[in-house]
Amino acid sequence: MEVESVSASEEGESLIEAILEKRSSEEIHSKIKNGAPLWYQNQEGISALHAAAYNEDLPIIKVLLENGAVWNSVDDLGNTAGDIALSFNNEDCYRTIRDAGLRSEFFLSHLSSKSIEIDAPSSIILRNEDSTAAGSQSEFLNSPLLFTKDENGQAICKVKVEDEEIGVMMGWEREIMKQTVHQLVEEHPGVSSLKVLNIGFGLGIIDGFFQSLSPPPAEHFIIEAHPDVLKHMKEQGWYENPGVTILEGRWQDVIDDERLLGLGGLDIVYTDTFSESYQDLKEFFEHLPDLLSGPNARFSFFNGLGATNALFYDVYTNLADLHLTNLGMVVKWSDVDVGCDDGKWSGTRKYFGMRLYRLPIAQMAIQ
Ligand SMILES: C[S@@+](CC[C@H](N)C(=O)[O-])C[C@H]1O[C@@H](n2cnc3c(N)ncnc32)[C@H](O)[C@@H]1O
Repeated sequence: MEVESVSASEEGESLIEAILEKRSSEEIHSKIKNGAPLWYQNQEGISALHAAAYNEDLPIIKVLLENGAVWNSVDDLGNTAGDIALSFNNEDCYRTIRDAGLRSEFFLSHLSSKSIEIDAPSSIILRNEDSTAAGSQSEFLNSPLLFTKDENGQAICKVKVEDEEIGVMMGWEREIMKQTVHQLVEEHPGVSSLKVLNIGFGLGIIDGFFQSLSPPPAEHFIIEAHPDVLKHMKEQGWYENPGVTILEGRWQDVIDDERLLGLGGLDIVYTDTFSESYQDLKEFFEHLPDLLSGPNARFSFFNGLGATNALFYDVYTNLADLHLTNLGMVVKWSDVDVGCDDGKWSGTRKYFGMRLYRLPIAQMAIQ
């Protein structure tokens, strides 16, 4: 066994070296054909795919991916091969790696929705090792939340995870929520009597924007699961707001509530939950054809998964687009500049590292 892993690491090193030294493609192909391990990462975390990305060598990138190279392995600096291609502005190399990731995640997500057991530790959407309140719903729903303001006066709702504080919702997302509402209602033919559903109250930012529309929605449903958020909503008088109905519980448990289904279709649906995975979001997408009133209805969601890494964010964004398209929807994407001021995290875990937030607006395609 030991002998085997020594030779695997020797072969892995030798392949990386051959790529970095730009040896002949025959030599590199022969090493791959002879079984050099493509998963191997050297002491700096560099894999053969990273090496090919450093060389901007598109043919070798393609051969590596076709032979099973891991598209999302991260080196010691936190970079994937895709990030390296992006840093060289090499669109072809970047897209080739991104599309391989997208195909792989799409396929794995399909298998997982069919409850087929798969062992794919390299999948970003299937990896669910986080059993803390940040990654486990039951843990989150049993953890106390703190509604407070940071030193800059920014409102925060946070949860403590072991020794770390994580923002469930933070005031800096206000611009995203504002732009989302703007695009959800802009020139909407039903704007004078909207039927709106929002999932996840958090700090109530998006619900506040919906309520300040003129006129406010005729029907405004909010689904919220966390007992501390529900208590906060009561204290703030949300239960008494005319036209507002609060459905207490997880969306998974209340999405079939008669009060919602009895409306005959919603004009606007938004979802932004916490401690849920991409698979949960995809499961929510599947309810949309039943929830939306028709082709004029609009849907958006907080597009934040994978947003600590440019490649992962791009893969998640495109994966969501593919899954919504498969449901017969068309998605328009626009960018919201959220800046890169690290002060906005106020000591909490940074969960969004991109300068540009990619805002989705989806509608059922007209048949
Ligand atoms: C990020 S916050 C939403 C922030 C909100 N968009 C705003 O503008 O303030 C997420 C909210 O979703 C709630 N939540 C998490 N999982 C949920 C679920 N499965 N069903 C309903 N609500 C959920 C959390 O308790 C939290 O209040």
